[in-house]
Amino acid sequence: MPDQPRLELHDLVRSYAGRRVVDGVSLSIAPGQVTGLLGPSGCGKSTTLRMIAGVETPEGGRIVIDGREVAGAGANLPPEQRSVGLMFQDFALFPHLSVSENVAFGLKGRGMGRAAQRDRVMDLLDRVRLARHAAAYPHELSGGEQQRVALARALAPHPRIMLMDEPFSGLDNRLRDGIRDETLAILKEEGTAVLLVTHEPEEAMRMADEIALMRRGRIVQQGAPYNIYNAPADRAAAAFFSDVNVIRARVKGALTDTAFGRFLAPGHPDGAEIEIVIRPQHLRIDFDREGGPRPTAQDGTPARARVERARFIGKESLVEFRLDHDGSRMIATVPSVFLPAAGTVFWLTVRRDRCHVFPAGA
Ligand SMILES: Nc1ncnc2c1ncn2[C@@H]1O[C@H](COP(=O)(O)OP(=O)(O)OP(=O)(O)O)[C@@H](O)[C@H]1O
Repeated sequence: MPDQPRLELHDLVRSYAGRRVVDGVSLSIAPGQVTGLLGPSGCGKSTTLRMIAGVETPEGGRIVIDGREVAGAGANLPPEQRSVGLMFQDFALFPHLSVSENVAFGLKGRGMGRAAQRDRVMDLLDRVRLARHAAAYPHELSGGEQQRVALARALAPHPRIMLMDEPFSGLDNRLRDGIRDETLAILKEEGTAVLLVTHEPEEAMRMADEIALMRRGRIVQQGAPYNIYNAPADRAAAAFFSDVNVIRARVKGALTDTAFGRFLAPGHPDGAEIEIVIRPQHLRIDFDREGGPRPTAQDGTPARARVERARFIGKESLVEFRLDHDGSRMIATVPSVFLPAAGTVFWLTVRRDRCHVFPAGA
């Protein structure tokens, strides 16, 4: 059955001290797919992962691997029978075993002949580019190399599912991108389904085919990274990925007036307070010439604003403005170096197609 999900979670529940930290999580991952379980600290990501691994028992719901229930009302398989590979931040290689012995460790007791074991170990070490370090000990390797041994060790027994909990957070920035890409390439070659737990949106967007955004024990949105970024379910989902500007307004006749002209607010009742959310890169900045740019149907009305502060933050510049209209603060990001002096007047326009309208306080 090519379409059968590798991993299915159905309505998983788990509480600690009477508090539900995982509150009805459902999820499905296809073979070869990488799903990023993304959310703020304490939202229940690791608890979900531990239930899949089998080191924690769900109090409700079911876990199914390749069509077979491994946890639920009728089953509770021990971790070693679930065909799950694990990779954590503190991945602890065995210090007294060589690199190849570390990788071979996961193959013990699987009825594999010595030659077949050696072939599998050497094949994996080749693929993580560590074959020449096969006889070295973990303390002789760099952090990135140790991480690659941990990956080879976790993959050795051909797990159906790889569970990764912030596996790259112990590595320094420069190493991290390279190791992430390599790891992903190898996982894809192996066809393993991956659940990657992270609280870093960038890591999830870089690695995952699909992101499940988790908050307070629940999955609030799930989909391709592009869709989650560009069509957030609510204000908090938008704000999780970047700074956001929020314009508060009240609805009258499915419309609302703002410093940027009228916005449509279909579906929001008269008198309701709404929030218009826009990312900093979707503000357009124009110089203060001839009374500013003309309003257009697409972009609405420009609003006059003064620079409060501008900083260069690497790839882009971050400029903070105050709107003349009501003194509210807006931030814009501009590619490369753009550092206007405080007090300089500009006109800001919001890209209407990139604005998201939500009920206030949702
Ligand atoms: N064994 C435990 N006993 C009591 N409370 C726990 C236990 N494990 C987790 N919790 C609580 O459950 C909540 C969810 O924890 P969990 O580790 O799943 O979150 P997380 O999203 O993985 O967070 P982080 O990104 O910080 O690791 C937290 O409030 C945590 O304090």
